[in-house]
Amino acid sequence: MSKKPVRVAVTGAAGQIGYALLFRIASGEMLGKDQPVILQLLEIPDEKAQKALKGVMMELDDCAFPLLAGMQAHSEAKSAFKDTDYALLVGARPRGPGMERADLLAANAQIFTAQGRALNDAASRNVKVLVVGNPANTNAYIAMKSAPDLPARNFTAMLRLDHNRALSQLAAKTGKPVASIKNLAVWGNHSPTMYADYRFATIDGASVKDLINDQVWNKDVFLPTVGKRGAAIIEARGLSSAASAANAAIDHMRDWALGTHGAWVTMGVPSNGEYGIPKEVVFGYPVTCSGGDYQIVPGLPIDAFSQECINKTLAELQGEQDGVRHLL
Ligand SMILES: NC(=O)c1ccc[n+]([C@@H]2O[C@H](COP(=O)([O-])OP(=O)(O)OC[C@H]3O[C@@H](n4cnc5c(N)ncnc54)[C@H](O)[C@@H]3O)[C@@H](O)[C@H]2O)c1
Ligand SMILES: O=C(O)C[C@H](O)C(=O)O
Repeated sequence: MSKKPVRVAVTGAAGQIGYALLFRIASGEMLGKDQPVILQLLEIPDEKAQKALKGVMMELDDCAFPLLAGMQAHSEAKSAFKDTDYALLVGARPRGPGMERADLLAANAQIFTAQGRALNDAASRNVKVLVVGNPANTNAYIAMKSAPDLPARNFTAMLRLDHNRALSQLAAKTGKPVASIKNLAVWGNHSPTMYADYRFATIDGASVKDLINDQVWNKDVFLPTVGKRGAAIIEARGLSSAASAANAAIDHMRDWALGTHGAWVTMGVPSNGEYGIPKEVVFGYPVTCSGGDYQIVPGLPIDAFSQECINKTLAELQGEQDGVRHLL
């Protein structure tokens, strides 16, 4: 018997990430090739944006996806989030050349108070929320704090792009396939301060740290390359990453919903004090997923260099949180 359709809300649906994301959700890449979906698409109440959204929906129609059980265009968050099982909060201003993430905080924070409240009022009580719009961790924190009736752990931020970028750099450095790398962790903020940590990573059972054996490369090449990759893409494309961001969003939601079968992935999730991170800070952690839930990988030793990196990214996140306290 075929499965009951689930509702997937996507904000910023006519934007660049939306265009790279919706077709993959509708084709079953996110929730499985046997899971019908209803897309609830939100764009700003602006004639041009709504018209562009209609165009995207025409193209979705033209794909004749067997799993697309329905779709709606919305210009208001509460109706877009009605009964939704999944919410991908993409809609927000992106960085342009020369902009820092902090510049986005003021511009985007208010979107997430309004959308958190709308989720609180209208979404399924089990809704799984992924915040992609930057600054993603702090926006997820704002949405979570604005939705007190929903479980805090259902609000997550996207660190998966950093995780995938780090995997790709490690594959290039070691000359091994991306798929052979296990147990990578990324800690902290989705920003240049994130700490991609390959101390526990293995390839065919061998330690990646031992294979590379180069702390100078780690500190001076690997971490800056992964951390500044978003800016490098903006510099090269004149636009912020879109297809790779959509791909990471698919990976994040798929793994959360369908499980990782023991593999580690990175998610930005509200802390419960794990690894000394204050409660409620939405922090990148290594997690495993099963049964539609995630578990932070416990008990990893944190050496002095790692602690310094974790402290730095935490301090940045706490600074961002202080900057939005008046909105909560
Ligand atoms: N977390 C990550 O790894 C990651 C990666 C890439 C991009 N991003 C971020 O994702 C966001 C979207 O990027 P993009 O390239 O798709 O931008 P874009 O400008 O192409 O599209 C954003 C869309 O959101 C819409 N929008 C704005 N405010 C909205 C609101 N309140 N409700 C609904 N829709 C709204 C806009 O009309 C626009 O169509 C940016 O903030 C960007 O920085 C995050
Ligand atoms: O860096 C940005 O502003 C876009 C995005 O967060 C990215 O990492 O590519």
